[in-house]
Parts: sequence; C-alpha cells; structure tokens
Amino acid sequence: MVEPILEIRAVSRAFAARRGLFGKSTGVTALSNVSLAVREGESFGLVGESGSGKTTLTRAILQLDRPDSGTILYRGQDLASLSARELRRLRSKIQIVFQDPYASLNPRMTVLDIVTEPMVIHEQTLGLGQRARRDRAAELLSLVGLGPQHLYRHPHEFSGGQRQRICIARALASGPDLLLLDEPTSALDVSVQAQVLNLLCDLQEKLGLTYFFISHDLGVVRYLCDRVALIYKGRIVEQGPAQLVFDAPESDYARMLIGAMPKLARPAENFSA
Ligand SMILES: Nc1ncnc2c1ncn2[C@@H]1O[C@H](COP(=O)(O)OP(=O)(O)OP(=O)(O)O)[C@@H](O)[C@H]1O
Repeated sequence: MVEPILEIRAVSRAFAARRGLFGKSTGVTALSNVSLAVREGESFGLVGESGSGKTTLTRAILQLDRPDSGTILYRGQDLASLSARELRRLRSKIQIVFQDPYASLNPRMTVLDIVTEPMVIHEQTLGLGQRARRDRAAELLSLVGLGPQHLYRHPHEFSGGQRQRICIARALASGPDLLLLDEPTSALDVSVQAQVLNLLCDLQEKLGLTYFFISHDLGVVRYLCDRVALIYKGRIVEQGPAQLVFDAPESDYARMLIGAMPKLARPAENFSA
C-alpha cells in the first residue's frame, strides 16, 4: 500500500485542570486516541462541532503543540524525531489556510510582501532572490485568479473572497504538498464560498495537492472530500470514504449530524457555480 502523506497514530492530548465553579478542578481531554491516515492527492475531511478537538489536532500537525502520547508522521517520518533544520524544511511542505481572511492578513503589508513572506522564511530551502520572489508572487496571484496589478495593494482594498485567494497564494508560496484548510470558506458569502471551493478543486488538480479539510460544514465536506473522519469530544467516531459515511452512517453521532442537515441531499446543487 502507498505510504500516507500524513498519519496520525493514537494521538491524545489533555489540558491542565481549570478551577471551575466551587473550586472544582476540571481537566479537558481534547484528543483521545485519534488515528487517521491521509493519502497523497486526496481531500480528507475532519468534521466535528465546536470544541471537538479539530484545532488541537491541527496545532499538533503543525508542531505548535505536542500531543501527550501518540505519533504524527509526515511521509513516514515521525515529526517528534526531526531536527530543527528538518522541521523547518517540513514547515515549507505543510501549510495552512485559516478561516477568517480578514483576521489573517496584516493590513499594513502589501500583497507582494504577504505572498513573498513565506519565501523569505524558507529562503534556505527555496533559494529564491528578490526578483525571483516577485515573479513567483505574480505567478501565484494569477494561479488564484488575481493579477499582477494587485501586488502593490493592501488587504483592505479586497473583498472577502479575494482576501481568501491571497491567503491561498501565500499558503502555496513555499511549495507545499499538504494544505490544512481550516474552515476556509465559512467566513464568506455563500456565492463566494462556491468560487473559492472551485478554486481549491482546480488547484488540487493542477498542483497535485493533498488537502486536510477541517470543518463543521458537512455540505462543504461532502462536496470536496474523498474520505472523511467525524470527531466528537476528541474521539474519532467514524471514518471512511465520504460517500459511504454520508449514505450509510454507522455511528449514532454520524446519523444525528447527517439527519440534522437535510439540505445536504444534493450538495452539487448548492455549490456548483
Ligand atoms: N490551551 C487550552 N487549554 C485548555 N483547554 C483547551 C486548550 N485548547 C483547547 N482546549 C479545550 O480542548 C477542547 C478541544 O478544543 P479545540 O479548540 O481543539 O476544538 P475545535 O473542534 O477546534 O473547536 P472550534 O471548532 O470551536 O475551533 C475544548 O474543550 C477546548 O476548550
């Protein structure tokens, strides 16, 4: 079998007890024995309601937080065993697009500075000089449907959808093969959501990207993802091919989620532009 690009093996993470009402200690188990594998070139959806552990897992994949136990492997390499240099290189291969394109762009920076910033951070790996970085930024903008005339503008001059395109261009700047998409369309109008989702599909096809798509929106996940895992209170309650999970859910939680969203029946109608 082909080695997964990303594998999560039995990852658990608890957070220290907080003092609750009446001085009672309350610990939080954010992730409990989570295992999943993402195959190269696929879109894998992680679906769960607020507080189910999605952000904690994402932070662990990005090495911003360490699990208490378990292993995270990128192309078979245990992230915990990498040297600082190897980790830097790895960070150029795994990038993230956040939910809110308004909050995730520095208003004082030009689009050129925003899109070239990862090229500067990963200069050792990419070896691009200033001129090459500018040319690459223009190429990336064109790839996401913007033009070179946008390079010297600031984020406030763009719509939400355009800002998310800039975020996607920035995420692609270091040449990643795995994109973590953290609710990338949920802050956008529905019509714009469809355009950004279509752009993500096109980019995946053109660049052979793998997507780890984090969402609580089952319609979006059903539209975009090949396989899906449902997470509830830090545990994976069901995972498998998206069609199977949506058409014949096995767990009560999956049935409840899917049953609560009747408009999902024909997702293509909702999203085709
Ligand atoms: N640093 C922390 N300290 C204490 N508890 C935390 C911390 N980070 C997360 N938690 C708790 O861990 C659980 C999982 O949180 P997490 O943010 O991973 O969920 P989520 O699925 O990403 O939610 P959302 O969709 O709202 O972002 C929650 O109960 C949360 O309160």
